[in-house]
Amino acid sequence: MAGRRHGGYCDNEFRERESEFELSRKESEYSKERYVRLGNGTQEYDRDRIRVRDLRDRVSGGRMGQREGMNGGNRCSSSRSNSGSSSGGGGSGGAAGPRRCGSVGVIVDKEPGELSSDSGSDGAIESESLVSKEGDNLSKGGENGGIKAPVEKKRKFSPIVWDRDEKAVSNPLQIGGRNQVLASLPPPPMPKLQNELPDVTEEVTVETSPVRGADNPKSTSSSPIKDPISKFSGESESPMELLPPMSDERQWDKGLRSDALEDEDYVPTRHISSSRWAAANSSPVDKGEIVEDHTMIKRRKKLHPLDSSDSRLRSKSVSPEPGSVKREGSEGGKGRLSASEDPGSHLRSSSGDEYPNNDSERDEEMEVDGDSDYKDRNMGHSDTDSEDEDGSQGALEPAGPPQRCVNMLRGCRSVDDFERLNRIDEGTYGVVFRAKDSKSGEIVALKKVKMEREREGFPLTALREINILLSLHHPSIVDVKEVVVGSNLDSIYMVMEYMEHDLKGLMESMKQPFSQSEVKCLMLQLLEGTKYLHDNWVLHRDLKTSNLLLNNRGELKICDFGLARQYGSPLKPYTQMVVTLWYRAPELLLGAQQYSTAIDMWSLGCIMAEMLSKQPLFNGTKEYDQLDKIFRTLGTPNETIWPGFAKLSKARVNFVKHPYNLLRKKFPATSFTGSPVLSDAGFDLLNKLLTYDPEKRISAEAALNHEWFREVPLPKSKDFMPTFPAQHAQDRRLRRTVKSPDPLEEQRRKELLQADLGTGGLFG
Ligand SMILES: Nc1ncnc2c1ncn2[C@@H]1O[C@H](COP(=O)(O)OP(=O)(O)OP(=O)(O)O)[C@@H](O)[C@H]1O
Repeated sequence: MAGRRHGGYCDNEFRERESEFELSRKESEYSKERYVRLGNGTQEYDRDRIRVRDLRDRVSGGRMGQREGMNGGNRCSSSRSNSGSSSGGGGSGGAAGPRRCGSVGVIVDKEPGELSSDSGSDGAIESESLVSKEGDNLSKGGENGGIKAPVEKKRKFSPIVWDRDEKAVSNPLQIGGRNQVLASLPPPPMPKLQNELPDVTEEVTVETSPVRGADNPKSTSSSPIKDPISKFSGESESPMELLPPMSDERQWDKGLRSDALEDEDYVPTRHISSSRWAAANSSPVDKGEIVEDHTMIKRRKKLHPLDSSDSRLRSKSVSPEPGSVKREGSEGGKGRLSASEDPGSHLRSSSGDEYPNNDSERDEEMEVDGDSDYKDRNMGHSDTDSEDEDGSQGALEPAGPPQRCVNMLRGCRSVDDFERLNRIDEGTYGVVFRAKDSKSGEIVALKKVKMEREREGFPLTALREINILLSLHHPSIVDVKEVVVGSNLDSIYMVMEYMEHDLKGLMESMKQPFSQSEVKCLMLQLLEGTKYLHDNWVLHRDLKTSNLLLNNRGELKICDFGLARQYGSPLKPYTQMVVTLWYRAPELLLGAQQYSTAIDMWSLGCIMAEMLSKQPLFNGTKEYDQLDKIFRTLGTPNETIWPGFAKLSKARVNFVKHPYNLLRKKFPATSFTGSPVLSDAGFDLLNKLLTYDPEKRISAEAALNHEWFREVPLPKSKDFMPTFPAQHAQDRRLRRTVKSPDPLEEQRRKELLQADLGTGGLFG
């Protein structure tokens, strides 16, 4: 039964995957209207389902391949500007950069609580002068001279540029001018999807797939983000292949197809799912993007008829020898999925060969972002396509059993292989347990995906998180080792490295705040992780202290990617309902729908301040209160310091004018009152992180190069970071609720629900 359901699901998914190439703006717009019109949960579910498929594409697409070179775009220009100002202590630096940095060299930071001998000229109170400095920081044309206008700052090579641009193009063969643009872009790697497409006429193996690349995130020839699929055995062990079938598949499918048929004549061109697979080693003009594009479309055309009966074909096209099918980028996970490891016999027995042709469909099933693209891509498939190419279908020989599906299941362990020790915490989307791997004895964290809204299908947030975390590999990003399933295939668990603490809980239990050198150590790691995300076009969108994990080796890791998404340039409207209120950037609070990495940087500013003081910097209870708290501390922004501020939808409110920036009062250079002290350089960094204008806000890269990290006290080595009693025996949620109830939790839940269900949705 499960197998049948699964199989049916896969059929649909495969069709949807094919339809991905049939995207159109029309569809997207139609879809939006449709959801607005219908505005009910079912339709939202449909959209989520669509997103899921896009999510899959984009994440599993080894998106990082060509990005390194791209990061010199807007953020980098901004970064350079900021960096130059801060590290150089001159130039047109950021907030009071030139002046303050000039004295940085003689500043000797004191640990919190200690008196500083270098009272310096900043003094403890600098209300007006600080305002002036802030004003300098925010309004000086010179210091932001390197920052281009918003449009110009967009990364030119974002895959999503293609995504957007091509939507306006109705025929890939007539894109004309776009060729020139695309010719300057890194060539799109063959989507992994292509490797699976049952096109017997074309080579399906792409040797240069960035997914196969090394771990070096800098390398344009190898994606820093490994193929999530590679975590699983065989050629198609996508984590998402483990997903239980959606309950209302038919309804969803039906709706999409009817939409798709309306845009049948539209032939999409390149979009992110294809472009990000560009062969990383190829030059931008190499191979020709358009040729690639056409080829892909051609393939899709051929493949469509296979939608409904593709298991044979897929097996054949991917590998003529069932069982020996090897998929690009899959080797990495082989060890994990070796037969000896296969504890999933119960899964096989319940499914086995009854899981046909689902792997490649599911490969396409998830996208981190895409918004309308989700709809486009998935609506694009049509039954018509399936019907018009019987010939090709017939030309393909029946293949063997759907090995990949079987492999996938073999590779997926059961949660029964873990001994549950205790519950650690429960978040909005998951319950986290401490557990022990019965085989290896390793202590891990198991995050069980909440299926409370199971009727709506597998939670989108979980799909995002699984895909992104399986794709990301960085010391400052929590490592997801594998995905395991419950015995009945009705629950999914992420197996993560276990971290003894989260920053929020830890700080609550600490009597003294972290010292400056400890904060530097933690901030460096946080910035490294954030830079890695941004370099890889991922916005975390929920950076906060409870999403920063610490272990007793002094390591900090970012977790909870449920709200994370890919972003591109030019930016698309996204929901503002992201980022927990206390850490939410002013542009979000003021209604900006287009935002970028700067929102994460603001969160980092709030986190840095919180680490120094052990208190949240802006602990508003509602959006307005949050803004008020920010304005009281940093001064009320205006068009001078933040061009475009007045145009933000929620900026029309007559906010009380707070003329002064009082941040320095909270973090003086010296203190006799126990306030956390911060050197000029440290304050400069904090000020730059908390810069109102997102265009001027410092980037992760620039922040990493900031002077503060080079002055004494130097960042503490991880090895010398203090250890804390393990909290694993405690339920962090319980502890937190008792000690520090989070007044935002309920609000956040509502917001997220609203965002999930709203027309804009999480993806705007
Ligand atoms: N790998 C891990 N090791 C130890 N504890 C973890 C791990 N991952 C998560 N936790 C704990 O579980 C909590 C909730 O995890 P997470 O934030 O991923 O869940 P969530 O449902 O997405 O939460 P949120 O409500 O913030 O969205 C974290 O704050 C942390 O305390």
